[in-house]
Amino acid sequence: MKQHRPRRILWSLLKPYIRQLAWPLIALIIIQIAATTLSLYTPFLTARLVDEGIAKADVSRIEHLGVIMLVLAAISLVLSVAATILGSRISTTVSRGLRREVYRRVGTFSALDFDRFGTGSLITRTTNDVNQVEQVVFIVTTVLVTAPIMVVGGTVLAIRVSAEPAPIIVVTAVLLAIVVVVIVRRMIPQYAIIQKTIDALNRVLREQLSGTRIIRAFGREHTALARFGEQNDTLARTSYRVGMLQVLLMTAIPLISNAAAIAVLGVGAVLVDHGHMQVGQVIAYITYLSQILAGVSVATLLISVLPRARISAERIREVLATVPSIRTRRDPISPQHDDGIVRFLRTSLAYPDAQEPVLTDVSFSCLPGSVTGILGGTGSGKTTLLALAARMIDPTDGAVHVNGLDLRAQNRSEVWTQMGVVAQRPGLLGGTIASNLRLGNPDASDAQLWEALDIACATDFVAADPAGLDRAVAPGGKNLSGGQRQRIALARALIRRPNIYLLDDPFSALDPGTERRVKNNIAAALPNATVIIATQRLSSVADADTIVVLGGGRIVGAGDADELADTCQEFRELALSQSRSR
Ligand SMILES: Nc1ncnc2c1ncn2[C@@H]1O[C@H](COP(=O)(O)OP(=O)(O)OP(=O)(O)O)[C@@H](O)[C@H]1O
Repeated sequence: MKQHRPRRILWSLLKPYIRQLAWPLIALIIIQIAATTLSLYTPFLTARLVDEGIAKADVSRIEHLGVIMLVLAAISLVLSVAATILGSRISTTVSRGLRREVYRRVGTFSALDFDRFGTGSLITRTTNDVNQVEQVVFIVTTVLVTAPIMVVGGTVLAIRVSAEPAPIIVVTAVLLAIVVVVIVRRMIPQYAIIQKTIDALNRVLREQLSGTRIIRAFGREHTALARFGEQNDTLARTSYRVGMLQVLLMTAIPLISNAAAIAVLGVGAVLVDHGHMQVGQVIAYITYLSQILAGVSVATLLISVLPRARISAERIREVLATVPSIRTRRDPISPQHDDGIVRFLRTSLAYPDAQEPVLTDVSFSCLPGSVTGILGGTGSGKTTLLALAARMIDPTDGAVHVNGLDLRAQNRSEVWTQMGVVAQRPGLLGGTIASNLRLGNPDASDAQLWEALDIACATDFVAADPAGLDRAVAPGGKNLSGGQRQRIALARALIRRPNIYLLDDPFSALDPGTERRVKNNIAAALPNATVIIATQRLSSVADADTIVVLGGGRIVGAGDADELADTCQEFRELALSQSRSR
């Protein structure tokens, strides 16, 4: 996306929708022109009603003009309703489109891109910021044509009635414009604070809702409340400040308008006295004045919401302009074969803004028909290594090859179809056991689901529930135990029967007996697969064909458990500390 100056960002965001909504927009403009012309014609009729009907006690004239005014008022009402409906349709179409664009773009983000914005901010941008833009589109579409016609047409018609009080109109309009600009300029910085505070509030709220149990367990409700309260207070304070400025605006506008009406009445009275104007014309003049000032007022309303929408547009554009840090090449290459070999070639990774690389110069291969254990203390880079193998992140140096080809050259979606992944946090979605398992393969039959559950030793607890595969799963799998969640995640990875398995601490919540049974099942069911298990528990990978030991971001040992016991100091220390703690 091109770089735009802040003022043009809103326009650049909306431009694509103008072509899409050309017809509703044209219809809206025509309706608005018709409605405004009618409303400008009404004071003219009022003047005639007073001067030709009431002043001369001509009842038939009063009736005649009264009926015309009634019909025009009815038509004007219908047109206004139609304009509002069209304006709503246009603004909601735009907001729906923007939400979809943001959602799609976020869907292409890598883990690092997510970290850059934070979930709370992405939610605010997709909802609140889009709403601000929707609001401004609604106001623009409903006043864009009306306001200038009312101001210009009203002024011309008023001058036609009498030129003498015209300076009052000019002075009032200029005064109004100055007051509005001064007040709105003070609002703009407050709007930026409001959007940022909503982000922060969302973040704090999400963190605290998902961590309620921990917060309670550690008796930290007060700290949590204080953090929430701080953001909540800032939001309330800033909104109050904006509210006060709005009150000032809403008071200043009628005050200036009424002062102008009184001035017109005064001048009008003198002119009527001297026979330069008729009473009806003074009434018409005041009506024109109120229409002109209404035009100025709606324009000011637009001016007061525009800055906030601009800030929101900039926040939406930031998301849309983010180039995902991981992308599939335009001309991805498919590997010649799918041997399932995963090879790290002098792979290094440093997270953005980190002082030290997490992994440095890591080289090893994981072969089909074998289990590779990645063993290391907490924070040693095991999860990062698996993320590299699944191309959730790209190495900062070196490469990762899968099926004999650099992952960066391949189509990511194609690579993923060949991988079964179990993340450290199993990540179950709200739905049922079956719907979670079918994420792995939407076409899997019930028999295939049970087969996968069998391998993951999950059949017992799923079958124990009368609903079986249709047992409800709460978002995050909150209604399941940690071990149950892990086994469902494992079964989900098995459903598609890929040839590469990336398992991040997949047995951490299982008792040793169940862990052994699951491992035996995997070995029997997947004799030709490439299985990589990252863990800090030696028992989980003690029987692996190869164990790669990580320490300080480098490989400090590789081999089977017996070889490592002889050659690797870190391995011996790990084994010793874990045998002691048992
Ligand atoms: N998204 C990230 N941004 C910045 N630093 C990160 C990110 N993810 C991980 N790290 C850092 O990288 C290091 C390795 O993390 P990683 O999760 O790979 O370790 P691990 O060996 O899997 O640890 P554990 O066994 O505790 O899960 C840690 O110091 C962590 O703070």
